[in-house]
Amino acid sequence: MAAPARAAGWAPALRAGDAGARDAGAQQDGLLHAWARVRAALRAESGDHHFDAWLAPLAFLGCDGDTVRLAAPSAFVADWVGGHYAEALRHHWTVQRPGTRQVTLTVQAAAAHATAPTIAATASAPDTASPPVENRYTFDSFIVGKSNELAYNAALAVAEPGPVGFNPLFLHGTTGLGKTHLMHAIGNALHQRQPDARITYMSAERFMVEFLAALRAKDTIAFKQKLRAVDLLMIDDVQFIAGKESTQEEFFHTMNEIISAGKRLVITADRSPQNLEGIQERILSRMAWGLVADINPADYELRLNILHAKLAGMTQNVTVPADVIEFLARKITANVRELEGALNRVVAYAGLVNAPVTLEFTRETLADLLRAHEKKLTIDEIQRKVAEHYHLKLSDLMSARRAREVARPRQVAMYLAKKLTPRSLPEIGRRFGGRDHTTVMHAVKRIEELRASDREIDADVVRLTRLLDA
Ligand SMILES: Nc1ncnc2c1ncn2[C@@H]1O[C@H](COP(=O)(O)OP(=O)(O)OP(=O)(O)O)[C@@H](O)[C@H]1O
Repeated sequence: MAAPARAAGWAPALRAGDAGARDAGAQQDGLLHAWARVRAALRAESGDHHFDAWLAPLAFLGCDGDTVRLAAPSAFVADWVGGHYAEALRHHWTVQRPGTRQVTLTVQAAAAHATAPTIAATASAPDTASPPVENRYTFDSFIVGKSNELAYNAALAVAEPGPVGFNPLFLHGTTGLGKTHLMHAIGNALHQRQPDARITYMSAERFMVEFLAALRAKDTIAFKQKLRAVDLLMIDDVQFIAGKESTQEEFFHTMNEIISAGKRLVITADRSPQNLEGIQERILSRMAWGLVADINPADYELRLNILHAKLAGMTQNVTVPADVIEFLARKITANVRELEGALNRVVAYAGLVNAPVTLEFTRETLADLLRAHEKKLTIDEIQRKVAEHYHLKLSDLMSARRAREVARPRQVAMYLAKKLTPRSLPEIGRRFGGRDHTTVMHAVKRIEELRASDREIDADVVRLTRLLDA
């Protein structure tokens, strides 16, 4: 079977490089359907967010006897999946294919093996000795703005060879703002500069799981040695060990050993050390000794720059006009992962249905996402903005006057009220001086026609929509 391409987050279930699979026989078809069902069950169980981040990139390689073979695009993903989903994967495969005893996870070399960093994947993946470079997560592909420049510069410094002026680096910020990206960028850059550097990335949860397993097996020495023999240790999501006393004990000693040996330590969390509850004071103060850098939500300019960069890196041949990029940057504000996902979805869908990407198309494609972000736009606001735009009095819009200079803006306002609010036609009619719903219907139809034939009206509608931030 052909080596699977890395599946993007939005890729349909059986999409990932399945040229070989399409040609294969019925048995292979059955396995691919089983894989699709496993994926569906995992998505339902873990939620879209986690599924898209970690499970969607997995590719199905095949089955050998009682073993199902999967591939992850990077050691990062393999580690995370190994730590969080190994049991769920085995369970769902056993349901779909009762003879299954184990599921193995290989890091699939997508490109140049020669430059692969030895980022130690701590998943029980059999073939992670030589993982590929994770192309996406580098300093070059990280777009810098005011909200993340401290974190970015600090991360760059950690990746420099020689002594670092601070240790550890503690990165914090809410979900999807680039903490993992920066960690991976450090790993990649350090490897470039110092190919023999030993680099370990681990989620705090994985740290706990491995530590407890070592405790049970009465073999904590090997665990300690493995972690302390690295040049760079990166621990993700440290908030996870809150309240876990014995794990914190071990974590504290690991931190101390790494720092006093002059090795690099990078820690991330979803909040600052002073807001981390349930973490021992001595760990918090150790963390605060180093550099604490926050990543804040990206501002509009940074969101625009990120979208342009993501677009430039896409392989699909789809044109995304500037007004769509601006619309996405205005609408999706809290989380870069979601912003990127929205762009991916629009581009993927346009390619699938062979349609040009327009604002209208984008709104439709992202309707569910946009609803979640919607601020409640009122008919009052629309009327105010339209009156202002056409230099009319608000009362003119409500009046019975039929002169074109009043009637047309009124129709535009009704049209916008229908398109941008969930209000019904009768309700909109009532709010425009007690008009009938058929009047509103006519207005909507008329403006739709005019938008196609009259550039000035169309530009008015676009401008007003933007002013209304809708
Ligand atoms: N400044 C940026 N430039 C380019 N891409 C970014 C930037 N910030 C975030 N991203 C992208 O957003 C996505 C989410 O980032 P990442 O996984 O690093 O977030 P995180 O902060 O680690 O989130 P979580 O806490 O949920 O793990 C990634 O695809 C990443 O490449």
